[in-house]
Amino acid sequence: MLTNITNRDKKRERTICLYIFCYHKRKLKKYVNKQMSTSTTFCTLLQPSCIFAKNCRNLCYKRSCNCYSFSYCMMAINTQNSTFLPLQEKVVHKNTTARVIELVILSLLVSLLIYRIVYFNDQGHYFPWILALLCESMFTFTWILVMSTKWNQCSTKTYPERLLNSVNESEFPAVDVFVTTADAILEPAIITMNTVLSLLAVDFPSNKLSLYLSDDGCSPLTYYSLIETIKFAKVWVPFCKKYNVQVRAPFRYFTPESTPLKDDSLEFQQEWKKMKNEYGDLYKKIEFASQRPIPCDRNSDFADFYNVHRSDHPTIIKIISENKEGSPNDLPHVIYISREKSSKHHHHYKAGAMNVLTRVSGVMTNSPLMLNLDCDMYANNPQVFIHAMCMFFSFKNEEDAGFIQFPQAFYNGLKDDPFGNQLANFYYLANGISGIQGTFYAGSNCFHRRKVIYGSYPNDKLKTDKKDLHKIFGNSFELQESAAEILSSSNSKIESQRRPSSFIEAAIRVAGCSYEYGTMWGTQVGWMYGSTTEDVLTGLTIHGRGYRSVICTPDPPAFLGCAPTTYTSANTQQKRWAMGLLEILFTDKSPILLTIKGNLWFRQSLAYLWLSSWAIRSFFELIYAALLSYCIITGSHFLPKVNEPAFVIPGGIFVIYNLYVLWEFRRINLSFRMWWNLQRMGRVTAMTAYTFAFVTVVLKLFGLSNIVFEVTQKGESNDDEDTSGRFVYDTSPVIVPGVAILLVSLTALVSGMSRLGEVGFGEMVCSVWMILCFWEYLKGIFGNGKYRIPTSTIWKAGALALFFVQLCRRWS
Ligand SMILES: O=c1ccn([C@@H]2O[C@H](COP(=O)(O)OP(=O)(O)O[C@H]3O[C@H](CO)[C@@H](O)[C@H](O)[C@H]3O)[C@@H](O)[C@H]2O)c(=O)[nH]1
Ligand SMILES: [Mn+2]
Repeated sequence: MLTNITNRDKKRERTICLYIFCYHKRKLKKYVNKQMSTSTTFCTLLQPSCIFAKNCRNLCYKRSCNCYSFSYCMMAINTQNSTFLPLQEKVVHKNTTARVIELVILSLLVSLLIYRIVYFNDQGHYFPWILALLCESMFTFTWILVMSTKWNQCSTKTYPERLLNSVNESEFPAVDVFVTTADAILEPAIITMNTVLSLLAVDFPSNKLSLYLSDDGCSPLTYYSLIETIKFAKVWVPFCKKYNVQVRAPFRYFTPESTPLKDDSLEFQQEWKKMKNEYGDLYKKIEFASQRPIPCDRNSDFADFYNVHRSDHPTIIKIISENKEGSPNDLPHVIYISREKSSKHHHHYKAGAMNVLTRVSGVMTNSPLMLNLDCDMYANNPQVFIHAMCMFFSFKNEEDAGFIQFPQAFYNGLKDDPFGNQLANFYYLANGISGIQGTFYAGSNCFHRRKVIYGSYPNDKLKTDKKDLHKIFGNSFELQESAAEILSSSNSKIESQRRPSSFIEAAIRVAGCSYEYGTMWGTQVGWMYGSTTEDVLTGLTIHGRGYRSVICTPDPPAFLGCAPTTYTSANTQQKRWAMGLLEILFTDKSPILLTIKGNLWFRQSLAYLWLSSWAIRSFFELIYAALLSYCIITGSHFLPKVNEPAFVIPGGIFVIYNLYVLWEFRRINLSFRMWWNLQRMGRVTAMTAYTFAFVTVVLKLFGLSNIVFEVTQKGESNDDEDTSGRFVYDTSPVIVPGVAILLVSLTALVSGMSRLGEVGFGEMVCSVWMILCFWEYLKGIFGNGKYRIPTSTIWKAGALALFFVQLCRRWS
């Protein structure tokens, strides 16, 4: 790419690196401004041999300083020569105000702990005092984790328009794209098919693209829909490319209101109408097929689906489309896979599906890069592959970009996020972790290097003996061969010239449900088993080997998916996440172990610790909330009284923290309403879904419970318009603790009202705040029809609440 580097350049580059190495930040800036062209643009110069470069990189990482953009042995150049322009840049965000406020909050939290210890003997309520100390220690610890994670804010910017100036399209590495679906009802086929269409139509040479659809539902409907979709894709993809359509998922492109613009050419208008009709036909076909069982006659194409049960059937692999000539203008390879399932073998949910996809594609196309997507995550930006290539080509050192993650964003987000599940508040955490070892793997929208997924360590050339490959990858000869190829060669060299159809038998073998026995799939290679958030666990393992990761945030957003739109499905998802994240702490890949034994950075480990402790923290939140009511009911107290000077400590934390979060929200243009919703749902979810997750994981550790991956509903719920964003409840026990704590708080408040002189002011205020947070539940208790919390739930919660109140009375 950077061919015309002269010796003088090289020398200069060394000088700079030496300079960075010796003098660091401020002086360097001066030097750059003085010596280099005024347009101080830097390019990533690839001189791995340069020892100064290496040292300087390490230094920059350690300090996470502003000279971050020099991390790759940088060199200042003139903007005129675009060959030398960087393909991506790290942008460091200034963060001083936030840091100051965070430190203030931290010092208040620490003061509170000190207050508890110093005044321990001077008050008469030892029991609440100790509990409070415990909870507050936990909150302080959490705050330290959050602060450490958010401390260095940065993001990256990619320049796709520069890519083709420095890299020839023929040098692009091939990419295997994986889409997973598991249930044709919860995940309507039309949504999955739109994801497929958007991917087939991206701006990328199609002979370097292969698409694999994994169907854990073993549904003939999905297979049928895929066949029909590929027929449509033959006209849709050329249309998108010819007119440079921006949104290439037809269901988002053809909204009922959309029409071509008047000043579009006549030809375009005609083709547009034709395309809209064709998509309409496809939609109707799939809709029609979904309403009745698909006949799977023994001698039809659907024979493989004859009499299958989704959890007990042989492997089905079908090649729907094959680009035989390897032409960049044909459709990519499209392959349908439904892996073997049997009740005797654990299938490991999505992680299992991903490993089958990895192996099947390893045998069939063996592309060095893999992109994986949930079935609802369509490519919203047709240039996403180009953005990914910018990252790929600018990080020549694999260690620096173990995987390339695009953020999870949603197209159907309800206004102001009433259920608090759209992850908008992750903005600062995501930017913070980018400033450490790199973003978490989020399960979808991520480009992985096959080599890294195969368990390689940074910079290690194939150390494994070829004879040992079967112990790692299993006894498929084809897979061993292809894995050896990946592990030994440099990434972009591998060209996918294979024809999938010649490897069907080998592929069926590696998709079998007993294939993994005695191999390292799920423990050392592939997607990791042992947690329902296999994504975070897998990313953690990669970071643990010393890789960094990068986040790429193009505009418009790269991929968009469905966020749950009902309260119950949002709850299911939150519960599954909290469970899976907590499970991670109890695996042999827990962040603490990986820092001690592996190469996980210390602060990265703190970030993982924050993430995996959601459920534990919720337990402490629940205790704290119960403590409030306990104190009011029994007339004791654990917060300082208003007339005590120490009152400013909790008061200060409460006010400053809430204002701080509100300020953060306003800075990224989120509404006041959104802030309130997220802060209130933070409390509600902690005391419902997360508490439930905590209990489930504890039970699992004692072998008393099983954890399953419950798939979330995609697409619009069937309900009518006016339920949108409103709380509709089912009989699931998840919300029982939430309702119980609300009832307890109400009881406490009422009993406190009658004895205002006796009870603490702080406790009363907090109780009122709690009730405001649970306002929706309060409406649910008195609501009507589907907006009412089921009576059985209220009874259960009532019994719990009564029990608690009686306990309080007895202990007081
Ligand atoms: O047995 C299974 C279960 C699920 N899936 C697929 O897994 C994906 C994610 O499932 P979903 O119900 O959408 O879960 P979410 O909570 O929305 O997913 C987020 O959280 C998951 C667990 O952390 C990650 O795997 C996902 O990538 C991430 O988007 C979907 O494509 C499913 O089809 C399977 O293939 N097989
Ligand atoms: Mn999802």
